[in-house]
Amino acid sequence: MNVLELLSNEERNDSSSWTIQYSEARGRGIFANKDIKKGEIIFVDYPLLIGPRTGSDRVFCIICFSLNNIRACSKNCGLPLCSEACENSSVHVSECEFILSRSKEFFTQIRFDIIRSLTPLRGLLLNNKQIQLLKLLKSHQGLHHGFEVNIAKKHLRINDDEEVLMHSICSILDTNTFEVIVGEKSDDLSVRALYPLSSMLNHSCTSNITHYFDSHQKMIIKASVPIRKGEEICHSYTKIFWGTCVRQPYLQQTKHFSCDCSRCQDPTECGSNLCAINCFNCGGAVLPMYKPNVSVTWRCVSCNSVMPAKLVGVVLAILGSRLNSLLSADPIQIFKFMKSQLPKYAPMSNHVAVQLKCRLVWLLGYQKNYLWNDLTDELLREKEDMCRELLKLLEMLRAGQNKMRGLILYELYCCLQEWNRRNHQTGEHKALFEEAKEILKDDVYAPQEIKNFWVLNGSEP
Ligand SMILES: C[S@@+](CC[C@H](N)C(=O)[O-])C[C@H]1O[C@@H](n2cnc3c(N)ncnc32)[C@H](O)[C@@H]1O
Repeated sequence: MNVLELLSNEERNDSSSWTIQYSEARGRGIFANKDIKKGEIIFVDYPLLIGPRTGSDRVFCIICFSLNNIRACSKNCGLPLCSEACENSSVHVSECEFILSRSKEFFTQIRFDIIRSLTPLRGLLLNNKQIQLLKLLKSHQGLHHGFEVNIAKKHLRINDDEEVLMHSICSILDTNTFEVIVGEKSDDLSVRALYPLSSMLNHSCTSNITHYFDSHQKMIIKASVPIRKGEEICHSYTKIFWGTCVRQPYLQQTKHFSCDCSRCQDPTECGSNLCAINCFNCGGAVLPMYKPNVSVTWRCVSCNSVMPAKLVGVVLAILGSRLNSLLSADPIQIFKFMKSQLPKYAPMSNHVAVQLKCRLVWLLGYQKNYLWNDLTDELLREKEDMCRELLKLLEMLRAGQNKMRGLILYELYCCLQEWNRRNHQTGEHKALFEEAKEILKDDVYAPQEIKNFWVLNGSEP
């Protein structure tokens, strides 16, 4: 049996535009059977298994993912729910019965350790056909896969067969899982899910597709650029603005392969210089030279000197930790870091600066004290400039019509609307909205103004 044979007719889609093929280097992958146009839907996919992420630290209903009216399950399984309807849903009744029949204690309060091990526990409760399908998906061995099993075993009696199956489910989840945005954009709530067809998609750092979800967690895969017949259809397992120095270790540690795509082999990453750090010799840009199976060398493009690995490690660690703390900081703190500290270590092309710019674009106009009315002309200009820079960068990275482009186009449109409101005339904003609307059509994560447009025009978000 292969994956397609185990899917229902609806789940299998009309597969005339693609086929699953095998290669020695990458295993199974999806290839175009015909030329596919930019924006064309390639297939839709339904979740086989969905639930909280391992690091989940938000309290939300584990059935409908609502953030409102949350309370612990009245049967004392420790899981958060929002209503009687969710408590009585068939999915919850079976997981609740399982937890209660195996628990070593009563969970009268919401328990994060039960929430964090819920997704693989749900895997144990799949029917035979679903387990058969799940076991066809790729997984990798590694000590860091399956720590949820130990969390579950602390509180629940899990027998040996279940333990083996749960380990295997965790490894399959780690290799194939998709992050699913389930709330509104402002909530940023996400869960993880396994999609059987999309699990056949191999990775490229220059992906040719974009994906989005509807309100029922159905995933839609669309071409972000024209795809030629015979070309592999690839998804990016990493974030588009991560530099190679972040993508490579992430892919090696979590997905167990080294990417050899053209972006990874080009130290400048299509001229973006996302990994550039300052040369301590001459102040030029030091870039990483990745070659498959050879350790990376960081070399200055101006004076050609090699920067010692230890020094590179220190700079990357400083930048990485500042990025992590600043992602939840106030815009003023982010600007301060970008203007006074970052230039000591890296040029503004560095992916840390890019990710912080992205964060500022999401905050300015929406965060308390930084609402559109609160923004000074200077801050509004900064946001507009950052949107334009990020759009240019996406073009450099050949991202095509991907979701990030749609979201940034919309933010640029909002800046221009705001300039208009302040009596500065701008001409192009309608076209920006039209393009954003087209890219984000039917995406549950789209800004409300775009969703309102679909509702007014009879399309179901
Ligand atoms: C989600 S699966 C993709 C489908 C997989 N090839 C299969 O046969 O089921 C992810 C795994 O595929 C392999 N893979 C994906 N992209 C790759 C790439 N660009 N180069 C090498 N291996 C890749 C890795 O083993 C990775 O952990």
